[in-house]
Formats: sequence, structure tokens, C-alpha cells
Amino acid sequence: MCLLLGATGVGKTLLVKRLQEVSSRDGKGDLGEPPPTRPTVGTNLTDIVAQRKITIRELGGCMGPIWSSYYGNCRSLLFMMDASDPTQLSASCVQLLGLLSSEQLAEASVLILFNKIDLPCYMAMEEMKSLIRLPDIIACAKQNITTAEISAREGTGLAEVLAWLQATHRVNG
Ligand SMILES: Nc1nc2c(ncn2[C@@H]2O[C@H](COP(=O)(O)OP(=O)(O)OP(=O)(O)O)[C@@H](O)[C@H]2O)c(=O)[nH]1
Ligand SMILES: [Mg+2]
Repeated sequence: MCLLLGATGVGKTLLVKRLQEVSSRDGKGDLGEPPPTRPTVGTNLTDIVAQRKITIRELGGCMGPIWSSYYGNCRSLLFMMDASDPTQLSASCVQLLGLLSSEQLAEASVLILFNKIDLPCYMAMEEMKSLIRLPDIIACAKQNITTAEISAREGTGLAEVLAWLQATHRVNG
């Protein structure tokens, strides 16, 4: 099981829909206009077939207070932030630190996604990363952490996300 977490509106549902599209067409062809999404109230289970079946469980941002009830059986964690909105950085960072310090997630592999890189932003990506001291967070965490800059809207970086999921779930879904 792969958990997909992050604040509301960062783009988790769109990412899952895009990953389904990309995996089903083997990376070929244009993605086209993004399908509409609604805020996820509750949880959203999606199977992605990338060599093997990987189940992704998105938890709506509004479910933040009870995310921890879903940590069991989590092999990998996708944590998404909105790269176009630096005002959310500190709140997302607190959420991320909470996840990384959880005993139940100590063995999980973590991919931190900076989404919406298609949008203009007044702060450079490197500035945002250093503002939350991301290199220190990665160095101190028990988990194996990777980062990626993506656009679920345009499809940028989605092949990387799929490859990471495949590598992480190579043995036993
Ligand atoms: N420009 C741009 N917009 C995006 C991108 N990813 C998602 N969005 C838009 O952001 C809005 C929220 O996306 P969702 O996927 O519903 O967000 P979510 O993280 O699932 O939100 P919750 O379910 O409420 O936690 C939608 O209008 C998406 O089309 C992106 O990469 N670029
Ligand atoms: Mg959602």
C-alpha cells in the first residue's frame, strides 16, 4: 500500500488520475486537459498497474487529524506540497515532520512531491527547500527520502514518480 498525503488542494487527486493515465498508455501520447477534481472528503483508493499492481490510498487534506489511523501496512509514502504557494510551506513542513517521526512509518520509503511547478511562483524552489531546511530533514530522518518536482497538470515528472513506485514496490505490492 502507498499512502498519498498532503494539505487540501495541493493536487493529490489529480496526480492519481494522471498516474493512471500515464501507466495505462505506457507514457505515450498527450495527457490533454486535466480532469476535474473535487476535494476528497475521506479516502480514495486507486490501483495503478505499473508492471505490478500498486494500490494508492489518498487521504483528503481535511482528514489530517486522523491520517494516522491509516499508517499501518504502508510501504511507501507520497507527501505532496504546493510549489506555487510558499504560504503553505510551514504548515506542510510540520505535517511532514509529524509523518517522519511516526513509528509506524519508520520503515516506509518517502517521496516528497513539489507539485504545480507549471505555475509562476515568487520564490525559487531552492529557496523554499532551504527555508524548511529540507536537506537537514532528509539527513536526520530514519526513512529513505527522495524528492521530485512535478506538475500533475502538465504531466511533468510523472514518469519519475511511476518509476519510483515501481522500484519501491518491486517485491510484494
Ligand atoms: N496549475 C496546476 N494545478 C493543479 C496541479 N495539480 C492539481 N492542480 C489543481 O489543483 C486543484 C486541487 O487539486 P486536487 O487534486 O483536487 O487536490 P487534493 O490534494 O486532492 O485536495 P484534497 O482532496 O482536498 O486534499 C484542482 O483544481 C487541480 O486541477 C498542477 O500541477 N498544476
Ligand atoms: Mg483529493
